Amino acid sequence: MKILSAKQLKEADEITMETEGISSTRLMERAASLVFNEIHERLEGADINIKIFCGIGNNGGDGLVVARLLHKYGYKVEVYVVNYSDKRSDDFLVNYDRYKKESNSWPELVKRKEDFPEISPGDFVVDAIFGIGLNRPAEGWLAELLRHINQSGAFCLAVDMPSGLFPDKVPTEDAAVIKANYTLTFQTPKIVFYLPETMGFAGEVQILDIGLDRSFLKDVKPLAQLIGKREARQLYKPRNKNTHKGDYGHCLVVGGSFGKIGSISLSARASLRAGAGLCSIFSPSCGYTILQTTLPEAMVITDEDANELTNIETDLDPDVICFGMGAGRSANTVKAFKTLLEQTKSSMLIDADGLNMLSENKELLALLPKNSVLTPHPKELKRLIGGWEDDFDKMKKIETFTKKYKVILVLKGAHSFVFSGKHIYINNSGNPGMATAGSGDVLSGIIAGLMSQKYEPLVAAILGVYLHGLSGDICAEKLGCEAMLSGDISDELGAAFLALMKDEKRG
Ligand SMILES: NC(=O)C1=CN([C@@H]2O[C@H](COP(=O)(O)OP(=O)(O)OC[C@H]3O[C@@H](n4cnc5c(N)ncnc54)[C@H](O)[C@@H]3O)[C@@H](O)[C@H]2O)[C@@H](O)CC1
Ligand SMILES: Nc1ncnc2c1ncn2[C@@H]1O[C@H](COP(=O)(O)OP(=O)(O)O)[C@@H](O)[C@H]1O
Ligand SMILES: [K+]
Repeated sequence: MKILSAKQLKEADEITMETEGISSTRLMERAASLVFNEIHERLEGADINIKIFCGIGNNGGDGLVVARLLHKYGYKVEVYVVNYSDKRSDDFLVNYDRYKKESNSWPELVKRKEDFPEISPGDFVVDAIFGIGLNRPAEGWLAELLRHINQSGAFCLAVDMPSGLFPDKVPTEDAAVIKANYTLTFQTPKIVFYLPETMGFAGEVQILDIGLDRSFLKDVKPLAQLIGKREARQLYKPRNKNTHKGDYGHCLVVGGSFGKIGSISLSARASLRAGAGLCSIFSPSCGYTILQTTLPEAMVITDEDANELTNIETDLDPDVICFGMGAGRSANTVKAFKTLLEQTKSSMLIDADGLNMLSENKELLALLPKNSVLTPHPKELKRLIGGWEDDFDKMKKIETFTKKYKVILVLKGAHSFVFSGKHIYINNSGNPGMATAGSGDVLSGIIAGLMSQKYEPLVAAILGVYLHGLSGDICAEKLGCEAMLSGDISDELGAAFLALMKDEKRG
């Protein structure tokens, strides 16, 4: 699903009104009615106090439509107009009058601190103060109101965006921003819902299709793509019957050092679970017995050194080399890595210490085969590209880096981002149970396993990240977040492939 900027969304609104010949008031009614439906479906007429805070722009207009409909269905609604300026939008005014007329009541005006209502933890708050129109931080009593709502402990549902959160900028640390439990957002998700610095404000996000112009949405170049099941499924290539293991490629996993052989075992196992036809592992010789015992499906070749990689020589011709997990970064290993980079004809995936060696020996970056996949977590990224001001600056710097070295970069996190140099893909599967030792090793194995099956490196990265998260979600359902191990994530890959292709039950 495309993620658009506020500007593009406003353009989509305009084009929709023009092509459908509908007014902005009608469009607002359509959008806000969907918000009402979602609330009504969940509350089922519950006898609770609903407090709706409406700004004086179109987000406030949405809030007034929701208020009117809730009132009509017999809910206990109190409406507060947050009067931060006199410039009320036309559609706000239309809906302000309709609310007053149909409910036979006047919303309360909030103009200063003394006007703040008491909010109990049992209340249900609807935040319709600011949407995508926020263009400066909330200040003075307005900022205090946002904090007052946050401190109430009440459940807070944000309409379109949590108020105080910019659609395209990170707020300063002391800025007042609504911390919503749930956000119902219009048409497309906003990028700030997925960035580490801002994702905490939106809570759970649900996207409402308000029917904006299809052809505009199809043609517009997005800020990023959100990868869910529908998108991932389109990338999957089913197998032909008339094939053999050679058709699914040979994955060579290279890494490990004394005490860290488990990491390559995890990656190798994941590459086979992801479908690699063959898997070989190259490790220091201390890994031999461990690997042959823990993973009989893989072939093992060892370095002449017992404890670290010193000379990565094989007569294999693998389709992909998955390099770096547990490798350490001794001078000998750096030398061996350099020679491997100079000589290899295979595609490469670089993870963990492989990335750290690149950071400490920047001249190696120029040796990376084109379209190599790099899979840093944020600390490894910092070593690789240097620091950044905020998440937007970080994305720009990654874009420059991927273009310069012609690589694909997977930035791991609660939502992992895949950067191709041209586009950004944001993963929407996974859960905090995946924050467990070795989870990244499993990811590198999955992506390499897909690359060995001749998925394009970019496709392998996007699909691999999605499947890794989906396996994690299946694990979390069975074991809970605390108990799951990274090996469990690997072992649920089969269930993840099956779930990927299974249709959801309708209704
Ligand atoms: N046809 C449309 O344009 C539709 C718009 N919709 C709603 O409209 C919203 C956008 O509405 P608006 O563009 O009116 O913007 P908002 O309602 O988000 O904000 C209202 C106005 O407040 C002012 N403002 C911004 N930051 C401020 C601050 N810190 N302190 C004081 N004033 C500030 C700005 O001038 C801004 O235009 C969307 O988020 C969505 O909820 C929906 O009804 C769908 C259709
Ligand atoms: N809260 C979370 N939600 C979803 N995925 C997560 C979360 N925390 C971690 N992950 C995923 O788990 C993996 C952790 O990788 P990494 O930090 O390299 O772990 P390790 O070094 O232990 O292998 C990444 O793929 C990351 O996206
Ligand atoms: K809002």
